[in-house]
Amino acid sequence: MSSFLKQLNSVRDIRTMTYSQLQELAGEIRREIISVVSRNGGHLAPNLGVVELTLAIHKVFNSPVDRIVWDVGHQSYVHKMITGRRDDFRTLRQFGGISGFPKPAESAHDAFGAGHSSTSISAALGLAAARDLKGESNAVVAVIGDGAMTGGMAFEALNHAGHLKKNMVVILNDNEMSIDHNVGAMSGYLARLRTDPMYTRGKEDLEQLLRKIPIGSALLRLGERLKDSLKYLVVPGMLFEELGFIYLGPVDGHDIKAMTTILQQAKSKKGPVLVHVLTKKGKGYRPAEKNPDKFHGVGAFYVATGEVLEKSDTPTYTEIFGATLMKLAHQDEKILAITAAMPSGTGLTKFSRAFPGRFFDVGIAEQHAVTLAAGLAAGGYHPVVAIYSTFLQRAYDQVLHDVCLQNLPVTFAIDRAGIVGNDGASHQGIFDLSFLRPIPNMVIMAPKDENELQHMLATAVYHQGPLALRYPRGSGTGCLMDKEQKILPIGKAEVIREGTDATLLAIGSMVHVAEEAAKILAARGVKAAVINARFVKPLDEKCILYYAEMSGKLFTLEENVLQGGFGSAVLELLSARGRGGLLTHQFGIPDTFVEHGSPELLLARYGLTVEQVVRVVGEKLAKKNYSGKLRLAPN
Ligand SMILES: Cc1ncc(C[n+]2csc(CCOP(=O)(O)OP(=O)(O)O)c2C)c(N)n1
Ligand SMILES: CC(=O)[C@@H](O)[C@H](O)COP(=O)(O)O
Ligand SMILES: [Mg+2]
Repeated sequence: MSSFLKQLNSVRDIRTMTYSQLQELAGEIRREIISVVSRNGGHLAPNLGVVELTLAIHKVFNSPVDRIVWDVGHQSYVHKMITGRRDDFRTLRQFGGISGFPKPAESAHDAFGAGHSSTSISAALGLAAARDLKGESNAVVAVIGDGAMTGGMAFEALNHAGHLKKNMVVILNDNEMSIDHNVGAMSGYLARLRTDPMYTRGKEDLEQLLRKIPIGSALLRLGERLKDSLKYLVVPGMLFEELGFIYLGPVDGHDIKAMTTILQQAKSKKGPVLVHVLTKKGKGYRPAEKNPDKFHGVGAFYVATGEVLEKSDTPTYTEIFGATLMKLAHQDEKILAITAAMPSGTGLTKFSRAFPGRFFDVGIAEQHAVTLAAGLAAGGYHPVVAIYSTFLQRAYDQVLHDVCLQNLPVTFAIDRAGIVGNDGASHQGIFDLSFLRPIPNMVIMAPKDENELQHMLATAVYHQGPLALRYPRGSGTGCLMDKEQKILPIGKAEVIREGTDATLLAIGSMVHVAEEAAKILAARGVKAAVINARFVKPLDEKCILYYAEMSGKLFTLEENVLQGGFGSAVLELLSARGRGGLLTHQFGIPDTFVEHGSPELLLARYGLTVEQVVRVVGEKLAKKNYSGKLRLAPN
């Protein structure tokens, strides 16, 4: 580690450093971030873009007394390094190491936890209101990106903050990028603020100019209105000003001195202030500057070339989803695709190019995405909302009230379902089965492999109601792919292996685990049936009851929390049919937030590996005095 960074004992040191020292420190921080992220993976480009901004913030504001709230929090690495986590930084995103997102439990400098987008202004306003209630005087700062600013919550919070008039500073980090290119009218407005000289003239100059416009008494009202109109034309940041914010900027986000000056100004103002900062995503690392989307979040890579280290030849579930949707869309023009700011993450980039008129990127606006889909469905189309499991949480009422209550044909292609790994607690997709299952009209399915995914997607887009299809992050199983997609019967499970000693009833990614476990059990003389449930809702009741009763021992396996999930659904079924006395065991995630770490490690931690399933099944079957076995004929 080089010198300034090494000597940094406390964040207070930032305040005494000269601008040229800070500039050198910025270079050292960049090198350290590139080095650690090249090994551990992480959000490289967002962090390289905010090095100088973060130093300027900590030069002006006195954290942790002053409260700094990072939106999404994927750009908080510099903040972490200079607020006491420099030496732990090499453990970034590793199990037991520091998180890739702000975590109050990790440091008092992390004023508010995050991971999901567009929460910072609400949280900062809450902190500001709490401060005032307590009669304290610290500053509160929200740092929000131009992508996060497209989220509805950000607008709700601006609206409320402009009304409450609390002292707070919102720093808008505008790099013209979300993960992919930023979209929407707000993005267009920011572009005009950046580039149109009329917008960027000194605000004081303009107000002086306006004051000089003579207004005779007869023309007073007209004159005032004319002034207002002129103000709209020429005052920078008028939109924010109208919402009750003082707008400052735009300022070069790589010029520490310029930012320090403007942040000091912002700090001294009364009421809410918005500082518009212009940064370059990926700044200082050529591959990331060239491809900020690829280096937004990246796995381990070669620093010299930017080439990603671990490349799998097996296509990902995401890729299979994207390719299949393209095929289906060629056959049926009613099929549309929607993403909330994740076209590449959800595999829709090719679709967006092939069918630009049938593709909607709504920005980071999951609620709007779902209700937009409901509207399109009501208008006669079949929209596919491609969304990460964790982000669908944002749109719960829209799924319930706008889609399911009206029984509209919308497919939810739920990517990143299950454990996602190093992004950690905010991003694990382990709740969707539980939160979707209680909603009437919803069909829920999960494929055992990528071949089944293509059939399920075909099934989904021809289903005349809401349907959720969940699949995991990363590579598929490498199975053979059928040439044509088949329509699967709704609510029908697949019997993969017969066996009378126990039944392993699995869903999605856990089917493969059940199959492997059954092979090992067979070698030990235990004959376990393996059922691929395919559907969480509706369950294949006949099949489940038959196999459960035949073996008398039913094991469910799912990559979801146990509370309210697949296993719960099966237990409800057994109880409703008076079969509550069978031996049952549920494999799944316990009632906890799953921290960051590699998926393999986390699955093992929660007992979801082949070996652990074999062990637990063996132990349960070895239990003496168990007499739950009943034999019924299938009907
Ligand atoms: C609710 C929600 N939806 C989607 C995401 C995924 N996501 C993370 S960062 C990001 C882009 C954020 O863009 P911006 O705020 O401009 O930050 P930048 O990366 O450009 O610094 C997106 C879409 C998320 N974290 N939360
Ligand atoms: C910060 C954020 O929410 C995204 O960048 C997320 O980390 C992407 O995850 P994937 O790597 O699974 O696409
Ligand atoms: Mg951005």
